[in-house]
Amino acid sequence: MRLLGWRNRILGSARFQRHAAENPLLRPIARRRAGALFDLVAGFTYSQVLLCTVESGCVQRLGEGPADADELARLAGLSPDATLRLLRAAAAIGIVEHVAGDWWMLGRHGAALHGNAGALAMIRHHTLLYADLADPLALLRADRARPTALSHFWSYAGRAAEADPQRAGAYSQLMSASQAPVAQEVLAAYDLSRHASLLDVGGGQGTFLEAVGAAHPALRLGLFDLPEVTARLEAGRVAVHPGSFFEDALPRGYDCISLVRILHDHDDGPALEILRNIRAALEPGGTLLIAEPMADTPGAEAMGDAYFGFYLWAMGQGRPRTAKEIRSMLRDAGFVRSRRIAARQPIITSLMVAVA
Ligand SMILES: C[S@@+](CC[C@H](N)C(=O)[O-])C[C@H]1O[C@@H](n2cnc3c(N)ncnc32)[C@H](O)[C@@H]1O
Repeated sequence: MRLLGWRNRILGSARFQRHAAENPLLRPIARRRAGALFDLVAGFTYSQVLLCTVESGCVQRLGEGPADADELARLAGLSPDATLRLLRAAAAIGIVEHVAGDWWMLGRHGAALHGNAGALAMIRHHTLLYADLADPLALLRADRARPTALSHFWSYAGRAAEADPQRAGAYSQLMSASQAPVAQEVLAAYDLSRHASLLDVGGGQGTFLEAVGAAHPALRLGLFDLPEVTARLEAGRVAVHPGSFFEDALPRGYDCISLVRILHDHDDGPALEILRNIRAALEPGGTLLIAEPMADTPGAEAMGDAYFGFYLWAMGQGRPRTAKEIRSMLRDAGFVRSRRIAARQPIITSLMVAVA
């Protein structure tokens, strides 16, 4: 602690900052640190620029090829001045690129985003999060006791959770749109062919199981979710089990159960209840596969505690957990062993395998 205090006094001193800026060896580091700090200060503005490029249709249009500023202005319903302000801002953060004259193309980030339906859906969805974060200190002070835009959207969240097919449809669609990269990560990291059957708990619209089924045609598949969600599913290869993991026993007879982006949605008590329910449904030796973004993930720390920490607080329940915290809960739920397995893109998901 004393060492950190000393470091912070040095970094905060105007004399040291002047010295770092003047010293040719320290200057590149000083510039990088100043840039990173500026990005923290300005991050909300960058996100709003990004939102404008998506909501106006510019990203989608430029995904089809170059366009001139007049066409983009018509599409966005903006004056020439406002369009130019937006395009230059978007170019500065890598969403678009100025090519020549009045012509624009996608930039590096824009090109990656254009084909990513899940990211585009999340950018639009974030308008709810930003509404809840308009006064972030008030949100913290409310201690999750007040309804929020996000608790309304996730109808199973918050104190007055009640069945609402329309809201369940909206969140299920968002989850389905952002599921493909998660399924890819899971399939690349864990070989499901060692199992005969898989039950996806909180499986939503079945998008994860669709990807699993395509990769493992012999696997018997089941999906468990709230009745208002499973009512939207069509009959097919997947056995559908409506119910609540807080009120109903999970179906038995599956040798593997998956929990994809579920556990972090729940506070510790309810999360432990879900794990105990799963443990009771598995025979000894059965497997639980947990896939979700985790806190304290090396290289993706901000995604865990800063993004998901605040997102889930605004939603009214849940928290991102470290792998160590999840392993400790698994032990408490009666699993005999667990291990984290490496994912290629931990910013999308981390993975944990537990044995009953
Ligand atoms: C964040 S979504 C994740 C959906 C899906 N696993 C995915 O990754 O796309 C959480 C899911 O848990 C389901 N869920 C919430 N509370 C539940 C409960 N008490 N019992 C069963 N499912 C529940 C929701 O309906 C929703 O489909």
